[in-house]
Amino acid sequence: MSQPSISIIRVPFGLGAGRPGSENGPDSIMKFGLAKKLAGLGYDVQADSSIRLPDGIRSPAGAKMKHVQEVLAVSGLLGEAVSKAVAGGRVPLILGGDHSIAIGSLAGLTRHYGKMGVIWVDAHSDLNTESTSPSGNMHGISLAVGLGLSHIKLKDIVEGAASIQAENCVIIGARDLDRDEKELIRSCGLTCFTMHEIDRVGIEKVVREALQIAGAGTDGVHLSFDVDSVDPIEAPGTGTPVRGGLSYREAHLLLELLSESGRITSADFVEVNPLLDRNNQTSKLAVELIGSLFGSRIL
Ligand SMILES: NC(=[NH2+])NCCC[C@H](N)C(=O)O
Ligand SMILES: [Mn+2]
Ligand SMILES: [Mn+2]
Repeated sequence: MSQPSISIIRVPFGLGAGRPGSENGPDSIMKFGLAKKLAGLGYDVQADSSIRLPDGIRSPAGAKMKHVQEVLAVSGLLGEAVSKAVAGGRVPLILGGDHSIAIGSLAGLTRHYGKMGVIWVDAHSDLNTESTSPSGNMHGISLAVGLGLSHIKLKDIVEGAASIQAENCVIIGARDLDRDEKELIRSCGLTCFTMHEIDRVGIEKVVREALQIAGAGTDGVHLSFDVDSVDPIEAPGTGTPVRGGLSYREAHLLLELLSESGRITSADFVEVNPLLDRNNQTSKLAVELIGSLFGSRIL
C-alpha cells in the first residue's frame, strides 16, 4: 500500500503564549528540512498551507484572558484548513505556534471523526478555564476547550465540530499542574500519565496504555505534541520549560511506538520558540521527532 499523503499546515501564531517567539516555530522547523525528511520516508507532502491572523483583529485590552479574538480567528481558519485536508484524504500535520492552536485543530478534526481519541503530550495539562487560569494565556486552556469545559465551544469555531470525550483522552509527560487542573483531572475521567508514572513503569508501557485509552472504539486518534514535554536539556527553545521531562530517547520511543501502532490520524507539534533556542537545537529536534512519528527508524 502506498503511504498516505501529508498536508503540513503552518500556524505562525504565538499570541496564546506569555512570551513572543513561537510564531517563528513553523518557519524554523521547515528550514531544518521537515518536508525533505518526510519526502525521504516516501510520503507525498503538501507544504504550502499557512494560516495567518487576518488584519484588524484585536481583543479589547484588560480582559482576563488575553488575545481571545485573535485565537478564535486563527482557530476558525485552521479548523477549515484541517477539515479540508481530512476531506481530501490527507493526514494533517499542524506546526505551531503556541498550544492554543490545538483548538483549531480539534475543531477541524471533530467535524470528521465522530469519536476521536486524543493523546496530549505535554509538561502541562492545558486544562485551565477562563475562571481558573492563573496567567490569562490561552495556550493554558486549549485542552479544556477541546473537552467542552470552557465558554469557548468547538462547534462555534467550525460548523459540525463537537467536543472530545474525556474517556478517550490521555495526557503524557505532565509535571507542572495548577491546583484546579489537578482537581479537574481527578474528577473528569481523563487519564494523566505524569512523569512519575513514566519513571515508575517506563514510557513503553505508558504509550501502550495510552493507545488503548485513545484508540479503543474511536475512529481517529489525534496527537498533540507540546515540545515542552521534552526535558529542557534537549528542548530549551520553548516558552514554559519545566525540568524533569522526557529524555531524548523517551520522546523518540514514544513517537516510534505511536508510529508502529498505525493509529495516529493527525498531529500538532507546538511551542517551538526559536527566540529562546540554543543553536536551533529544539527546531532540529522537532524535525527528528516528527520523522519518528512518520516511520523513521534507527535501523
Ligand atoms: N501550552 C503550554 N505551554 N501551556 C502552559 C500553561 C501554563 C499554566 N498552566 C497556564 O495556564 O498559564
Ligand atoms: Mn501545552
Ligand atoms: Mn506545555
